[in-house]
Amino acid sequence: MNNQIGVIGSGNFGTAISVLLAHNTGVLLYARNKQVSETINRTHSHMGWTLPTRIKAISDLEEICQRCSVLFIAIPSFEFPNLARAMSPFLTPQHIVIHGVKGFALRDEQNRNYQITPHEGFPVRTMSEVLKSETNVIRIGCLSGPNLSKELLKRLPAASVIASAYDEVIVTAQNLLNQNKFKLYRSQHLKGTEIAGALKNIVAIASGMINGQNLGKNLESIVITKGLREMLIIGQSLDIAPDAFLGLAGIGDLIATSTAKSSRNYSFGYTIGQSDNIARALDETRDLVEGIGTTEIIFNYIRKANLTCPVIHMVYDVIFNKMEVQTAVDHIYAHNTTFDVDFL
Ligand SMILES: NC(=O)C1=CN([C@@H]2O[C@H](COP(=O)(O)OP(=O)(O)OC[C@H]3O[C@@H](n4cnc5c(N)ncnc54)[C@H](OP(=O)(O)O)[C@@H]3O)[C@@H](O)[C@H]2O)C=CC1
Ligand SMILES: O=C(CO)COP(=O)(O)O
Repeated sequence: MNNQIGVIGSGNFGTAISVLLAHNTGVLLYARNKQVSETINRTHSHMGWTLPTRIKAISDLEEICQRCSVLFIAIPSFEFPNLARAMSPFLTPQHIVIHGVKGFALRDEQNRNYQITPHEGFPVRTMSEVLKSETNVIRIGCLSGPNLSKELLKRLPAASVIASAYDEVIVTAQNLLNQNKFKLYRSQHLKGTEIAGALKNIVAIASGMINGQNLGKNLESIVITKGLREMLIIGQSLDIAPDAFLGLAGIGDLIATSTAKSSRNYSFGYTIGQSDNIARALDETRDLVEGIGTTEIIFNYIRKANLTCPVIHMVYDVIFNKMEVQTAVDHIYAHNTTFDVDFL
């Protein structure tokens, strides 16, 4: 192995991580499409961004695993189990693997209907759980925070969280990524950090819907605040400490994605809000919107777990029951108001 750091996934976030890493180290960036890696190496640019020459692209999964003992992964959650299985023969307990994925993988991948039997509990695996079950990697981490990739690629100031049960993972990530205007905070709450990153996408869709309909800043604030409450009570139901939800990877990322037009989850919700035409919004979306699958999974979970989550209910009804946004907003007003803060 050499001292290059591997990044798997050459989309928006993988490219942004590569550029941040290249400030401190050489980077091997894996693009599964050979033409893409050849173009990156020839032009030193990708998706319209000029890349530092310290980034070399590669399309051989075995080679990147052999050459890099530290690997970052940034691909869509629904592809993650396939990738983990493909990497498995090339990974060893010496590797450190850090993912930046904000979504879930179904426990039973055949069960695309997300049907959950009453005693099944949480129906999904986080990406660290996928890595643990599909590979023999031990030292696993999650990088999560308010990290809109376009802002990172423009080198605007940002910060993030590295969560892991292993100090080596945290220190390695901090040494590799810390730089002027980008800092990593540490967390021991790996699963909580992963869950917070996935759940905030649902709230970002809700906030986009509210703004697309011009329903005002008051309602936007209610949706974001009550959305955070729903993230926390889902966490509580899974015995997850609130810490992960209250820091940068929770409320920090929630603010970024629920207010930024450059968030794909927010802008998906915004498009729906503007047209109230879910079929068209789904049809027109070319970008990855992790929150759609997460909404379907989590809605089924909160129903079975008997949790009251009006914001998630609202998003579910608009996307999956084709309800108009104005009508779905009623979920937020359908409950007797009790204590404002009922979750701490
Ligand atoms: N963009 C952002 O601002 C941030 C995104 N994230 C999270 O990072 C994850 C990835 O998002 P993002 O980079 O934006 O998504 P993009 O859609 O921009 O890119 C996804 C990349 O993953 C690649 N890919 C898909 N499947 C595989 C596979 N099996 N093996 C190897 N490569 C694969 C795609 O390759 P191909 O082009 O060949 O299809 C593509 O390059 C998501 O979970 C997202 O929530 C986290 C923080 C910020
Ligand atoms: O998680 C993100 C920024 O932190 C990216 O959000 P989107 O996937 O909605 O673009």
